[in-house]
Amino acid sequence: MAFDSLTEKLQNVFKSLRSKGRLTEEDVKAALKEVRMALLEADVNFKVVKNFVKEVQERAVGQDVMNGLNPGQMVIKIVNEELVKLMGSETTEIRLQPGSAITVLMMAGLQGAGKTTTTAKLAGKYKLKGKNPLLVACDVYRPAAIKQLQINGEKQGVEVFSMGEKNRPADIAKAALEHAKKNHNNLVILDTAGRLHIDEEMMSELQEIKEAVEVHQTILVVDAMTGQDAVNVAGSFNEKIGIDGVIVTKLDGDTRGGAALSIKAVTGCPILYVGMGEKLSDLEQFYPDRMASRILGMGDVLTLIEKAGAELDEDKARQMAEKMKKAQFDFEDYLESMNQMKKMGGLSSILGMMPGLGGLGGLGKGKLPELDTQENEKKMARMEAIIYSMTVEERRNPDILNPSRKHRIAKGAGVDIAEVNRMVKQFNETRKMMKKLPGMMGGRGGKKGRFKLPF
Ligand SMILES: Nc1nc2c(ncn2[C@@H]2O[C@H](COP(=O)(O)OP(=O)(O)OP(=O)(O)O)[C@@H](O)[C@H]2O)c(=O)[nH]1
Repeated sequence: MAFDSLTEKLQNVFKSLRSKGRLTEEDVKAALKEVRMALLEADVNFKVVKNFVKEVQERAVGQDVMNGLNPGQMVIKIVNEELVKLMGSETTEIRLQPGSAITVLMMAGLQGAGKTTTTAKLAGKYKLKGKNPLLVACDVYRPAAIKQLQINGEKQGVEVFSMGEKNRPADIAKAALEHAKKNHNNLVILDTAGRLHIDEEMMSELQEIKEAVEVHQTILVVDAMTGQDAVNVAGSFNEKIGIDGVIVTKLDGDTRGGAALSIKAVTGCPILYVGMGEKLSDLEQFYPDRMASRILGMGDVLTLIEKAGAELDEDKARQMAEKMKKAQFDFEDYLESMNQMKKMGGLSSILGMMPGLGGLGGLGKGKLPELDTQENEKKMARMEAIIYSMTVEERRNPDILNPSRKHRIAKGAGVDIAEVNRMVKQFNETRKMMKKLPGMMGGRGGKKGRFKLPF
């Protein structure tokens, strides 16, 4: 998976910062040297790396440490923000024509980059959004490409327009547009022919198409596995025909991820989507902030810190964190934590921000079991009822609950006895687990005891 090695290296850098109480300029420099190495090894463009490190260094040294974050966390915060900036800050959408007007997208790219597959993937996405796409086979050099588009179009339930191999791509595009007008297609996606390398013929063919029909967005497809070549290809295409955005394919197979990190900075063109597999559903919108979180391997933990600081009763949070660390918390604390959780927007909102659990958009797919928020909120309400049916002593020490008390509690809470048993069992298991876990939260890091980063 992309960025795995970068993530690991960055986490090691941050771990070494954790042990420092205060950071000197030298500490920051040494850490950033490691960050620089890690980015270069991830195949990020060297100029991009140089600027990135310079920016982080200037900010890290010059800036006051924010209340509630220790200096190490501050560096992480800055690296995170700079990574987001590097990848374009905002999510860029493909710009569609307003209303029912036809939007024409032209897909470009080298042979094998994944153009034909991505064209069909995109069509599927926009069909789901209510568009009526028409795919156009403009690759007249490779009969297999036409067939491939037809097969994929069929899989997506999207019409494919083809005129075989005997016509010029520009004429095919023109005819396709006429067809789209008659058939009420409001999104026309032109799948053009790639070449092994950038050549004049390919570029003039794309130009001809642009002259023949009004292309609203030109989208370049590049293969992440080709690393810096992908960045150079994007630069050349942009220079020669002008591109509005890039789709980076095969990010699932690229362990380094340098292209995704460099493209925006080098070419000025935003990444629109990333291909994460061969299946037609494996196309994901590109979110710079989520990608940065993914690279740092910490979910939206900084958001969590900010949210925790703003919303929680900090003294209570500190006491709770201490108790959790020592695995001394009981059902009374459980009640308290449920109240705090409600203040912070509920369970799923918090889990979604925890590293490794969520906040990663599609990229975190598979890591977080689907959260059924409503179901969870209902479960929490039942748990609350069970705890309120216990005496204070029982809440403090659930081990004293005997079967007859559990029956009475179940009756009082209006739930099944099995639910009480399950809850007590889970509670004990959680307590055991907390004993083993390194403290996720703690009193360090701020005078009022905010949540602490897990490193
Ligand atoms: N793992 C993975 N494979 C992909 C992805 N996107 C495309 N592929 C595969 O890459 C190969 C090439 O894709 P095509 O769509 O044929 O490439 P193309 O750019 O249309 O190639 P030409 O028609 O020769 O210009 C195919 O085997 C695709 O299944 C992706 O995101 N991840």
